[in-house]
Amino acid sequence: MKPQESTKRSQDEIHDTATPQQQEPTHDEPASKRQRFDESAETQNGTTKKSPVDRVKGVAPIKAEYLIVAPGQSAKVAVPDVIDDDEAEGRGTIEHQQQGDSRDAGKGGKRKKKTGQNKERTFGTFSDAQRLCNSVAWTPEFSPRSCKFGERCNGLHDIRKYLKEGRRADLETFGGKCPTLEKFGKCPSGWRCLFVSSHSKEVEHEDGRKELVLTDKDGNTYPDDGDTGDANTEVVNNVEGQIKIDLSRKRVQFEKSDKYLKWLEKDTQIFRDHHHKQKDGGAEALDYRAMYVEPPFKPSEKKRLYFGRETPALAPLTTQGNLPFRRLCVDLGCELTYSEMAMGMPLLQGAKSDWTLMRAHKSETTPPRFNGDGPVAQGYDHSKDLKFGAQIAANVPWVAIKSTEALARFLPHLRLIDLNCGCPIDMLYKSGAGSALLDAPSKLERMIRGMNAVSDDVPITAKIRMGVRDDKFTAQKNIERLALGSEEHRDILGAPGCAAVTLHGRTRQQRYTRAANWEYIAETAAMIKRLNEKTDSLTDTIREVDERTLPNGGRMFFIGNGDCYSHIDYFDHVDNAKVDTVMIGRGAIIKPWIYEEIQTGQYLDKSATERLGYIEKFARYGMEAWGSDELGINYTRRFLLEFLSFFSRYVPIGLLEYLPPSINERPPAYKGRNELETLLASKDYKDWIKISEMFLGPAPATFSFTPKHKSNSYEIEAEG
Ligand SMILES: Cc1cc2nc3c(=O)[nH]c(=O)nc-3n(C[C@H](O)[C@H](O)[C@H](O)COP(=O)(O)O)c2cc1C
Repeated sequence: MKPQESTKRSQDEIHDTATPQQQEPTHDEPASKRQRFDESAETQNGTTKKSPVDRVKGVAPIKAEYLIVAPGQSAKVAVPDVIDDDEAEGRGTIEHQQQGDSRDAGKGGKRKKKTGQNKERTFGTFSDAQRLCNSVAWTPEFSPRSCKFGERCNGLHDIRKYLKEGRRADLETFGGKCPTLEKFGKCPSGWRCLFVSSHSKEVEHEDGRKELVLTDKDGNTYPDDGDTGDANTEVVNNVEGQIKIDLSRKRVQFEKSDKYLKWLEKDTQIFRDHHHKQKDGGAEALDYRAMYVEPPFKPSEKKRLYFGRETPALAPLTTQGNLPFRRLCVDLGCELTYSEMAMGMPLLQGAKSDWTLMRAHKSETTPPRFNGDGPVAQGYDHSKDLKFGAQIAANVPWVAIKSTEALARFLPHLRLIDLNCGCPIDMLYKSGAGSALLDAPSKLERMIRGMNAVSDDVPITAKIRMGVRDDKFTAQKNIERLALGSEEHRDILGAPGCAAVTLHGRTRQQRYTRAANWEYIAETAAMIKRLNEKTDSLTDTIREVDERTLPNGGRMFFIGNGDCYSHIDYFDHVDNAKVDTVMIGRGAIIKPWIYEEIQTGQYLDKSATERLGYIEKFARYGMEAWGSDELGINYTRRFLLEFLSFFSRYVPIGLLEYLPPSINERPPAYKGRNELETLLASKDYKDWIKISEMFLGPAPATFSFTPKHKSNSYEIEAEG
């Protein structure tokens, strides 16, 4: 049986048998405990079971009682527009600045011109009305540090004035108690914290003077020297400011890359000459082997990787895959995480915004689950493995190679470095990066080979699409090349060193108009299996091959990606398409508990209250990562709204007529089982702001938000 046939059949079996129970959730206990949608469950509460062919393509099958229709009218469901999620994959300069650099905004830094995909998206400004000078921001009132700007400083130095006029009043959410203080014992935002009254007091000295001081969780004054210490000890991969300055001033030496690139330039020239002569068909064609020069050094031995049935992954997600969101997913059972895509060039220029993307939460530094269900490479050390990997994009080999050396050198917590070869957005594509690499196989091989040469023990992986155009799938050819190397190179240089490939089952051209092509992914998995066997036999014949330099001892892992929206999809892909694991993108943003469903092997009908609990968690994690001052809180708000733009797409399974739910189906207008559920389904960003205010207090008047997706609306036609 062809793999896809088995995939399809199992889906159909599920359509035939699965019918959600129709209990109204009470809020006494978590819905996840109450309801289990058993695939063999029979129709309940008198709902007539329809065959799957009754499903309207692209439309979520909402039970009639939840549809919003005028009294006495029946609902005719219009097929809603497809949401183009490729739009969301982009990252423009402004977005970029917001996340990292804008902490510096207002410090005299020049604002960059708005360019890029998201140039029309701005988020307003959110800073205090008057800036508090850093020299007093964490100190007791009478012991300021010296201000390096002296008379010229335009920040406030009077804490009382700042508290009264420089900022808005404390927030009342979280019972007025600073969530960061509760967590870490002290608050890194100091006087700027919007919950500062919960960690400050006025003390009276013997001479009668009254002084404002900051306090820790136990009410003790701290710190006398104005040093808050690094209160948040849970964030790793913080790269020292000096390193970024050195990078920006080109003071960092890339010895390995420089040597390698010199060799690469020579080798590329020899290879080109050989290639052109060969094309001309002359008998005097240069023999590349005879001209070939050994690279200056061999790649270092790499850490072995493992991807298995028990390690569902979170996809790299620009904007959405931020640290607080990844942390939430890890809490819920996600085993492998990726940074948002960082750009190679800005990394080399020391840009804060891109280095910030490499920060990870300590929960991402623990080993992923490991049952050894999948094939385990010899030498895999589970105790040293971790969840977090970095993703970069680059358009030319030298940028990919140097930025890899920088990441491997400056980041202590990296599972792997993944090269983005799938990003569809014009800005990257036209520069030759992202999915453009799929049509430049020779360049792609040089990039991966070079990255592997300079990455020390950090494995290199690639994430690709099926191809650029719909009429030409190039993924399999590219994978073959990544596994073995070009014909000319493979038997003298060995394999390029790509430890794993992730395939998103779409082309660049396709956007999100059709479902991901799991048939092609399954075919590719079978091809990789054959390649791994071939690598094994090549290893025996390659001249002087250093076994230690082969990633995973010569085994390339294969991760499938596209449209995974439930444990049913997940296990179907692992068992039938035979991928090592599945990477989940939108499914995780829409329902982060998909990982819990995979772990428990059952549908979880989360109540609205439970879902609100995840929003609260995100808000807490956001404040911990970005601060509880005006800037940090509104960063958190902005990224929470980005999260809600997907989270609101979730249709509670208790409202569905049939299972499994599909990520490609959109609901007609519906109401939830209670007001909160209805609110959480709203596509109006003003409602998202309302939800954010439950935890982050009122949004400042200057705050604005434009959803990435132009339209989230859907229609319903009422017929009399
Ligand atoms: C909001 C958003 C941001 C994305 N950002 C990236 C990215 O930075 N790097 C990348 O390789 N893919 C990115 N992708 C693509 C996803 O990683 C994934 O390949 C795609 O969403 C298909 O998986 P899914 O069907 O599970 O969502 C992004 C997708 C979305 C929706």
